[in-house]
Amino acid sequence: MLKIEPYRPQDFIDFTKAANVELYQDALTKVRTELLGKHYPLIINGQERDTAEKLVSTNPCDTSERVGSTARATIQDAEDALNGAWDAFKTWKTWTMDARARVLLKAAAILKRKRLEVCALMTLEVGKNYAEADVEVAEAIDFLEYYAREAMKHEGFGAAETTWYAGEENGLMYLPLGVGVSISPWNFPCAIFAGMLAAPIVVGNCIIVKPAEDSGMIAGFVVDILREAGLPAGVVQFLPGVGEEVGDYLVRHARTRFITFTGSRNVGLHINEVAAKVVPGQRFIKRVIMELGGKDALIVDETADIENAVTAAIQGGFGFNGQKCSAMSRLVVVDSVYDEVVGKFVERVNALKVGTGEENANVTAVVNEESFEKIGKYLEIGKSEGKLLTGGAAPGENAGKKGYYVQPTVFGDVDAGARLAQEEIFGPVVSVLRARDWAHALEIANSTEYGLTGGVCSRDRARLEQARHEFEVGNLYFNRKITGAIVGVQPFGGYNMSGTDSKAGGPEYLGNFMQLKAVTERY
Ligand SMILES: NC(=O)c1ccc[n+]([C@@H]2O[C@H](COP(=O)([O-])OP(=O)(O)OC[C@H]3O[C@@H](n4cnc5c(N)ncnc54)[C@H](O)[C@@H]3O)[C@@H](O)[C@H]2O)c1
Ligand SMILES: N[C@@H](CCC=O)C(=O)O
Repeated sequence: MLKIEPYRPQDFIDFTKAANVELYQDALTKVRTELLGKHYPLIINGQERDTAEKLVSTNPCDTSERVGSTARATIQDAEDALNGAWDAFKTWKTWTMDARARVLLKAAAILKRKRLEVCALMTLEVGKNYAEADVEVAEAIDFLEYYAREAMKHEGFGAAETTWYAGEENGLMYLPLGVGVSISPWNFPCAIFAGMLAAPIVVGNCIIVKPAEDSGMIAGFVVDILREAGLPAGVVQFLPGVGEEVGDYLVRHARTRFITFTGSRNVGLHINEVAAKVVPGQRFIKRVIMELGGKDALIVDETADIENAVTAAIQGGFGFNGQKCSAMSRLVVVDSVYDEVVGKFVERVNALKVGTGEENANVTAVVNEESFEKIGKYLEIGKSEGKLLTGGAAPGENAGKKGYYVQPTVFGDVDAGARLAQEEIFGPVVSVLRARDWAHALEIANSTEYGLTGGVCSRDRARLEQARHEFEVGNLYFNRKITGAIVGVQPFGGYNMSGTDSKAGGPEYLGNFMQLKAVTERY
């Protein structure tokens, strides 16, 4: 095991300091000068490969601006990537955990040096403001550092357990699975993309990475860092493409050993169903790791620190425009403090600055036209399901804007069974629900099919202890926002329809990508 300092999460950059704002703006200038319009080809077996068709990245905050492009993989490219990865696996699986960990540690060091550059690219490609981008790149660095250290705990024979019994030596070994595919979302295009490849490869697997169509450039940037860090050819096959095409092809393929997917509920359930079907030539049960959507609730009871609760609601509800699986899309308030909480909350929502990521606005444009239209439909649904307290401008009312801007919106007195309280909207839209009392609030919070994040603002210790056991979410927070899990501190993942609870950034996560072998020798 390498002698390195213990894992510690990255600190975040403080953008209340003018000097840091200036550094970020310098990075934006650098990215505009050096990366704007860049094209990222496929990387298969270490070789660049271009395609006839391309996937274009557009700035959501200014849709007239083309940020860059990636190749658009074909089925043949996917087939070549899969075969090449299995070839690379023959050697990569023989590397020690330490040796593989060094690649991740080197990549983390490079990413640290390029931190603001990646942030600036993220601002342009998906519209994140400074803090949201920086927190995410910090998380990507953390994933690399954390998984490198965790992997080294699983080295060699007996790493899991060695016992002597009846004159026999018995040991457990951790082994990689083989070749998998990682299909990732656009909303954490650096951290989740990096984490979903780093964990499988550091324990000896090879992987085909299929980033989201809206964030291929950032993915290409990360893959370039891995190559600079010395990752051998074929261990990571970079395959930007259309999910329904090459993603689907690889999910169904007989030689795909595992699938790690992060994305929407419906796509995830489809993949889970298709992956379960055994196809000719398949000799294993595909392992599927899923992290899906959420409809996350923050409860505020009558004992809460109201100012703190409102701050938690603003941060959790509108961070990155609510485009987080962890976002607080439901605010559940006990009746006796409902008017006070909602009044303060709406006041704070109205103070949110709407603008571009470059302007470092609180709320920027949502990622693409499809999302923009989908949210617009929910705004109309909301007007019949609740009381519009602020925002709610239909997309047409934002005409003349350069990007996909949705006004921060709050609907009050939404019924727990309403579509607005059950379905993931994935935008700057919060539903406020009125609870009779604490017990009713907890019942409401648990009333969706999801189980990702949740929170309670209360000073009643007994209630917090009850929530610890009865609030059905994978990540539960008390008296703070319900987003922003830190790698190695708050392992992230939910259950029910939010996923298979893989707990990214936790000590159990690498286990998703390994299998155990028991070996016994009689002396
Ligand atoms: N639980 C988590 O940790 C987590 C984290 C981030 C995002 N998410 C969820 O992801 C969603 C937003 O991301 P998105 O819009 O990229 O999700 P999405 O499901 O639309 O796409 C995710 C990925 O799946 C691919 N894909 C789409 N259809 C496919 C198919 N038929 N076969 C194979 N691949 C296919 C896409 O190309 C993309 O790479 C939200 O629902 C959010 O809650 C969850
Ligand atoms: N891990 C992130 C959410 C990722 C999903 O979009 C958080 O904890 O806020």
